[in-house]
Amino acid sequence: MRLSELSYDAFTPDPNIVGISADSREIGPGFLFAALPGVVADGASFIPQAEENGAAAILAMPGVKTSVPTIHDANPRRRLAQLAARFYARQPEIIAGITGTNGKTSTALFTSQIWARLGKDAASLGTLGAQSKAFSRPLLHTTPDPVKLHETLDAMTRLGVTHLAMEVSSHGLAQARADAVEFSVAAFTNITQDHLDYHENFDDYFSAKARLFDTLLKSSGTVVINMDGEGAEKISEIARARSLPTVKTGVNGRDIKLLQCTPHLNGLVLDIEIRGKQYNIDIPLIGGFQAENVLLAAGIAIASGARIDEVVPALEQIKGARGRMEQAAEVAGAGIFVDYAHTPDAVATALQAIRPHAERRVIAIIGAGGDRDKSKRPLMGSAAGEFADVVIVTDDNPRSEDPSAIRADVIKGCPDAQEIGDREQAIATGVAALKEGDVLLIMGKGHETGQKVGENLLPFDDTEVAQSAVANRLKELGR
Ligand SMILES: CC(=O)N[C@H]1[C@@H](OP(=O)(O)OP(=O)(O)OC[C@H]2O[C@@H](n3ccc(=O)[nH]c3=O)[C@H](O)[C@@H]2O)O[C@H](CO)[C@@H](O)[C@@H]1O[C@H](C)C(=O)N[C@@H](C)C(=O)N[C@H](CCC(=O)O)C(=O)O
Ligand SMILES: Nc1ncnc2c1ncn2[C@@H]1O[C@H](COP(=O)(O)OP(=O)(O)OP(=O)(O)O)[C@@H](O)[C@H]1O
Ligand SMILES: N[C@H](CCC[C@H](N)C(=O)O)C(=O)O
Ligand SMILES: [Mg+2]
Repeated sequence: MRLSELSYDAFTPDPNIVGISADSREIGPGFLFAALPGVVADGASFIPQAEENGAAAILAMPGVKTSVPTIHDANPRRRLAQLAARFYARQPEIIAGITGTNGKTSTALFTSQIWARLGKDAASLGTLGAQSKAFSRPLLHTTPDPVKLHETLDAMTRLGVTHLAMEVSSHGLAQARADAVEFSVAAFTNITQDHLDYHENFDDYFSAKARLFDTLLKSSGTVVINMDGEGAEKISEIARARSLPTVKTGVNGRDIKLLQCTPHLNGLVLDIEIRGKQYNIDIPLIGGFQAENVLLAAGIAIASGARIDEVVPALEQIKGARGRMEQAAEVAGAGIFVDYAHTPDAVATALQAIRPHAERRVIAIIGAGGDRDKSKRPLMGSAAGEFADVVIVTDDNPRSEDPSAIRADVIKGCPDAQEIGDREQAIATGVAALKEGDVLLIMGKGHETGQKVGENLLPFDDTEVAQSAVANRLKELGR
């Protein structure tokens, strides 16, 4: 595609653009290089390298000097998103964006499962990668950079996907990664503390999330809100200010109202009311909070045109996301669950949700990630201290930080916790302590298959480690 066609600007010469990247190391002959100012580096300093690699055009901030045809734009991130959308032309007909601190992955997956039950060619995109019936690809980020994102949207649309439920992270929103995605539905789970290492303060974090509703959602779109989540009222105000229709879900909802949620051993019974009619459904998911995600997903399906009488039966078929309140094993009459809680609210929510499954003690294993919001660590610790009977603090992706310093931050919130840095040993200790009626909840890594230590990603899977700890315990008992 010619540069002029791609950018809607006149260029002489007008090179043919064969690819786009914001990373000079990926530039080949005929590529457009987007020189973006970043947190660590200034992309403009890599322009010579990009030109040496054959860049045919550059996107840069006004005033940046180059030797090839250049698009100057004061908002190069948004412009990159627009260029990527034009270069990779196709997007699914219906795209629902889902944002919030906790519950995005679960809601996205549930939405695509509901659509699939209704016979739609549906996909989800986010922390677990991009997946549909005919399409599966892992992704580095929850919301990928615009080039990867639009290449993925184009590829899945070519394979027939018409309905996409997509997670939109606050980093993705702040960095305009999804600025050219055509969202016809925008959904909100909740907002509580996370990522205050990146966003200056909570208001900035909220404003990043709010972009999905006040800027990215089409003016013909619909806003779907979990009214039981923190921040719901503010999102309602944005919808009101833009005169956008809303679907409100939850105990405090209006369109899909949760009357009662009764957890049982293998799931949840929900009494709900939709537009004046009552339904009683049994969903096979552990954790009362999942009711919020399921109803939000139902709201998204309805907002995108599905019929209520089709959506309700589909809810009973929903399958949980890998590593979210997932039972990994059982030993000595005690259940072992793996969960992805990595924020203070999620730790509190997950521990409260597992309580009805314990006749005796709840034992919690937690850690906090390195190179992430430091201020959330003691809050995660105190949530664990408050809602578990026994807490073991361990490592969870220390990345470039000293793991013992991270543990010390967490332990500030739960001074009675046992500290076992080695995660395998921590899990083995938790498993060894289990007695009949106890529950062990291993939090923070969920579906992850690695432990990031420095620059190394060491293989680590909580579910597998828990299962082998159980096998060892049984072996010791001679069974
Ligand atoms: C804080 C953050 O989000 N940073 C992301 C961002 O980095 P940046 O813009 O600051 O990049 P930089 O390193 O300063 O470099 C500036 C520019 O120079 C370019 N460069 C750099 C080196 C070089 O040799 N040549 C070159 O061209 C880079 O490609 C970049 O365009 O853009 C990079 C390229 O796309 C991302 O890899 C990087 O993700 C970092 C690694 C990251 O860890 N991000 C996480 C926190 C994240 O985005 N998480 C959210 C989910 C969070 C959640 O909800 O839980 C996600 O959506 O995944
Ligand atoms: N509606 C909810 N309210 C509170 N906590 C929740 C909710 N849904 C999920 N959680 C907690 O958050 C964890 C992560 O869930 P999920 O992966 O769906 O969230 P996410 O928003 O995609 O997270 P990430 O920011 O990592 O992408 C779960 O394992 C659970 O502990
Ligand atoms: N999307 C989240 C995942 C955190 C998972 C946890 N295991 C950690 O490493 O902190 C983040 O990148 O902050
Ligand atoms: Mg996610």
